[in-house]
Amino acid sequence: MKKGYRELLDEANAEIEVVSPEEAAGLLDDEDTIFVDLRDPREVERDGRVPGAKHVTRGMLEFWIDPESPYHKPFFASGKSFVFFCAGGWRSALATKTAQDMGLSPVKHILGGYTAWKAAGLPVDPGEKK
Ligand SMILES: O=S(=O)([O-])[S-]
Repeated sequence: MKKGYRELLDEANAEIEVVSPEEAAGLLDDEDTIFVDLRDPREVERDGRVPGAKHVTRGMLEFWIDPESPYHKPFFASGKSFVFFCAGGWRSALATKTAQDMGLSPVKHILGGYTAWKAAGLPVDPGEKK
């Protein structure tokens, strides 16, 4: 590997803002903060969701953020703050770095992701765990 996942994660985490699940939970009712769930649809269905979070597949992220893109989603141009998360904090680290590089600001991600969120007993809309 020219650059492995660990190096990519280290580089991303050195440049982005990381918050604990508890810190992020303090923003849940903040109307100026949008939570962005980057997990795959099957994970969301199975494991549940953070109430009010927008689901964005990582594959479409750049195209939803960029206002020039035909796939742009206006909530990304709302001027609000963004809290990204995935299941464990890896995908969200890379996605947050990409979003930040694109100019989305402010954006941060949740350390340990949805797994840590649930383990901390924070609010969830339950999934259909099979
Ligand atoms: O990307 S991940 O931390 O959810 S495996």
